[in-house]
Amino acid sequence: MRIQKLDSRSKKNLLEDLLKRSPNQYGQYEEGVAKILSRIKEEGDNALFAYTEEFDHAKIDKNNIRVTEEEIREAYEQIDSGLVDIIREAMENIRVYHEKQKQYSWFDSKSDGTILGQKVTPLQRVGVYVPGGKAAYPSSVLMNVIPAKVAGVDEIVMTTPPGRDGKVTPTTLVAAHEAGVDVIYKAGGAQAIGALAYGTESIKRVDKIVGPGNIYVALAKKAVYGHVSIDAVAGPSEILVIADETANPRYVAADLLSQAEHDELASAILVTTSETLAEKVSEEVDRFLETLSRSEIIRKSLDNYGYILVAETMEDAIDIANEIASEHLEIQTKDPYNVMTKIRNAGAIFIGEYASEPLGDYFAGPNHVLPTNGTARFFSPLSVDDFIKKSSIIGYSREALEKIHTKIEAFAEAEHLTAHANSIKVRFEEQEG
Ligand SMILES: NC(=O)c1ccc[n+]([C@@H]2O[C@H](COP(=O)([O-])OP(=O)(O)OC[C@H]3O[C@@H](n4cnc5c(N)ncnc54)[C@H](O)[C@@H]3O)[C@@H](O)[C@H]2O)c1
Ligand SMILES: N[C@H](CO)Cc1c[nH]c[nH+]1
Ligand SMILES: [Zn+2]
Repeated sequence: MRIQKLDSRSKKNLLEDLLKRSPNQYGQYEEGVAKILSRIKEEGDNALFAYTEEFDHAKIDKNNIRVTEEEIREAYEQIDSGLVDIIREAMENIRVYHEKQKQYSWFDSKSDGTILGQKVTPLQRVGVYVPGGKAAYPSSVLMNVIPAKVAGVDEIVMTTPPGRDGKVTPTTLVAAHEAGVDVIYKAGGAQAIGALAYGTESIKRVDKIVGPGNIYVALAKKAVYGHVSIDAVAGPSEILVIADETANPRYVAADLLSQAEHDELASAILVTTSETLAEKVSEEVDRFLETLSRSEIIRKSLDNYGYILVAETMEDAIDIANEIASEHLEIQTKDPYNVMTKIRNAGAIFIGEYASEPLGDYFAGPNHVLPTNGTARFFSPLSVDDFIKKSSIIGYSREALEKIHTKIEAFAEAEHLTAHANSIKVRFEEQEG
């Protein structure tokens, strides 16, 4: 990996490079995605099946688009029962963490009969996109579905791309069944997002689409926003490690590579105050690359978006981390909790050398669907909040309204909205008349 001093020039280059990963930069894909979406809107299933054949090389039609109970049974037979137990344990950790996010309706009442409150209602029908192009993501099934379940969503439908044989990876099916998905459709990419947003003969439209995916998925979600709601756009994975001379270079290298293997567009950045660590991490990266199965993807991702930056001070390292606002931020320094208090922008913060990023991807409990591309400046991890909506409650008695009615009338008249003023006035005209 390239090692550079963190100065204003390298910082500018890095930020410009990272910007290239933004879905907003992908003009060349945008047109294709728009075409896919418009064909899905107009032609429904026919377009969906044609695109599945073109991009996933799978023959899908109305008779096999929906995963059957038989396919789920087969999936259980194909995977190790030990893995089912691991999925169940991970699910429990994720459930317990997300239960703490649950919000409840509340009502405040006063003796004059005023009741103000907030009613929390789960969304009715949610579509979960589970990526499945370059890798299968049963862990993403759990991360999307469990918060929806905790929120109390009525119906959860899932789409994921089929393999060339028209089947979905067994582990993904088992995770979906364990988590309680209601229906699973074999559809991927922008065409699946279009089907969830507009509906087709086979797929009923949903109220919200959540879940990560590649550039086609991310752009499609952005484009259908408004027809349906979406969660934050979670794109190609990112990791930024802040480390000092106390960090273990082997651990740091391994963690950087863990995210680079997701995608050629993934980014892996180390910012360190130690030149020695920088050198050692670079060597460890090369050593690991000899053995890792996805080295081709990793090399491309590191060539494009892999950086080792040597900062003069920890404050400089923290500043650049805040500016990049990485999806994952690891802190491997002698006082990681102190550094953590100075972090403003990051999707998930991993503290200390034993909180390696994949712990969060699979098992610890917090959600791994996180804001990418600097959007951690204003977006949060996927959570139970994504699956609820709130309604305000206002209840007033005559006594309560009488105390303030002239103030509302005056306010409405100041806006020249006399019908508003009248709707208050009319309730008191007998007494005053
Ligand atoms: N941020 C997160 O929480 C998170 C979690 C898991 C995965 N990810 C990211 O999700 C992404 C998964 O990507 P993936 O590709 O493996 O799976 P994917 O399911 O997102 O994409 C595969 C689909 O892309 C479509 N596609 C492929 N080539 C196309 C083309 N030329 N034109 C139009 N459509 C095309 C196909 O329809 C295919 O079904 C990776 O970038 C990974 O880093 C992010
Ligand atoms: N690191 C990914 C989010 O960027 C999530 C994931 C799933 N499986 C492995 N990793
Ligand atoms: Zn990962």
